[in-house]
Amino acid sequence: MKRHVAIIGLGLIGGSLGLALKRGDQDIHITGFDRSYATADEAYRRGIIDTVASSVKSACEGADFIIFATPVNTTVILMEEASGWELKQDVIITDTGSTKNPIMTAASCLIDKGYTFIGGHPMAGSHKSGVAAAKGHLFENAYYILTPMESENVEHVEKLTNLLTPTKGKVVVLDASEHDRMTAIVSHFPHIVASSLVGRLADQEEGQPFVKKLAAGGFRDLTRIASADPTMWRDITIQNRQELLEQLDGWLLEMNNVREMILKNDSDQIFGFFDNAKKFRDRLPSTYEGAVQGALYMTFDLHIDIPDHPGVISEITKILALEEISLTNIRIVETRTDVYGILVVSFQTAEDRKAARLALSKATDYSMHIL
Ligand SMILES: NC(=O)C1=CN([C@@H]2O[C@H](COP(=O)(O)OP(=O)(O)OC[C@H]3O[C@@H](n4cnc5c(N)ncnc54)[C@H](O)[C@@H]3O)[C@@H](O)[C@H]2O)C=CC1
Ligand SMILES: O=C(O)C(=O)Cc1ccc(O)cc1
Repeated sequence: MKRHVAIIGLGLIGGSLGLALKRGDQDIHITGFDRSYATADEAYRRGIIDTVASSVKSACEGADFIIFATPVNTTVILMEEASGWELKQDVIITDTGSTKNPIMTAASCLIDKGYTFIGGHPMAGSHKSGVAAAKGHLFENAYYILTPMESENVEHVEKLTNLLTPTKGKVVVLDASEHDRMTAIVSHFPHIVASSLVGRLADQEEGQPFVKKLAAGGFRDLTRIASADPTMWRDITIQNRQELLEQLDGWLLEMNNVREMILKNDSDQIFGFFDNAKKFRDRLPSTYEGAVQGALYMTFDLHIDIPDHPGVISEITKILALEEISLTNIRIVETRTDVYGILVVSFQTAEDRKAARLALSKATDYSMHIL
């Protein structure tokens, strides 16, 4: 039986969901709407959606599933509007927002009308936004969190889980408050720290313009997420305000402790600070070999110790091309005469990275690392 799916917001997440749902063998018709006609048109041309709707309302009426993939403050407004429309009585409405408590509260207007709303959050994404960055494999091996109302019928959760099967995400059911606390820790607060670090660099650039040139390697890696869409992060910060204030209080205490530690100049304590962090981080699940990816572990990087001589990069890309392994990015972290440079090659999936490592280990004796 054909299922009609409406996707509202055809950017990175809505576009990637459209592509992912179409990969399965289910008979699905996707109607899309985006406030930007150019985006909806591109989604149609790329085969992400089957029909471009002329309004949110016309996309939603007649749909068996409605997915809101808009910035979270917009989703709240659109859900309130949707509660006034004549939707299919057995429709399942969901969203993809990075926050869940305010969305679940706003969904009560849909519940009051007898509609089913199940909160959703695919824990995968990128600092890039927009339909151009959409990829069908974005959610593979990532947690896909669902936050049904406590009273929700399990059959509805199963129906939605079934629709999401082609995403190859790992569906996990969580309570909305629990979700907002955990995402504040691993995603929302780190984002604020990344943006603050960039802000500190900008503030101190004046009078020492060269400092920007030194901000390569670690600084760039640590602050990659600060390049994400400010509208999206403004909305997330406003919606998860309470949890973020708690994280911030903890961070201020932590920074005070760090300050004390440095003032005391106690080398054992300083060592312990870095050693504890290293040990804990080294035990975090990685994306390697099928582990489930977390929100902050999105790129499948392979670090290769290469000698600093001309032609080495083309040697590597040639080996990968012969094996038909596509890479998404390639960069040199450090390269100086007479020492090994570190080449970082990024792949779309853990499988591509594994295949690349195998091919390169057969063809070269360069050592390789996954951090
Ligand atoms: N970017 C990421 O890495 C992740 C984002 N999310 C969540 O998914 C949602 C979408 O995020 P992205 O796809 O990254 O954003 P995006 O900016 O790539 O896409 C959002 C789309 O919504 C459209 N839009 C905005 N207002 C609209 C309206 N009133 N009616 C119709 N369309 C409208 C925009 O034109 C845009 O195409 C957000 O709620 C975000 O919190 C969830 C997981 C990861
Ligand atoms: O780019 C990254 O590493 C991210 O952390 C992407 C991301 C952004 C928002 C989410 O709610 C989930 C994932």
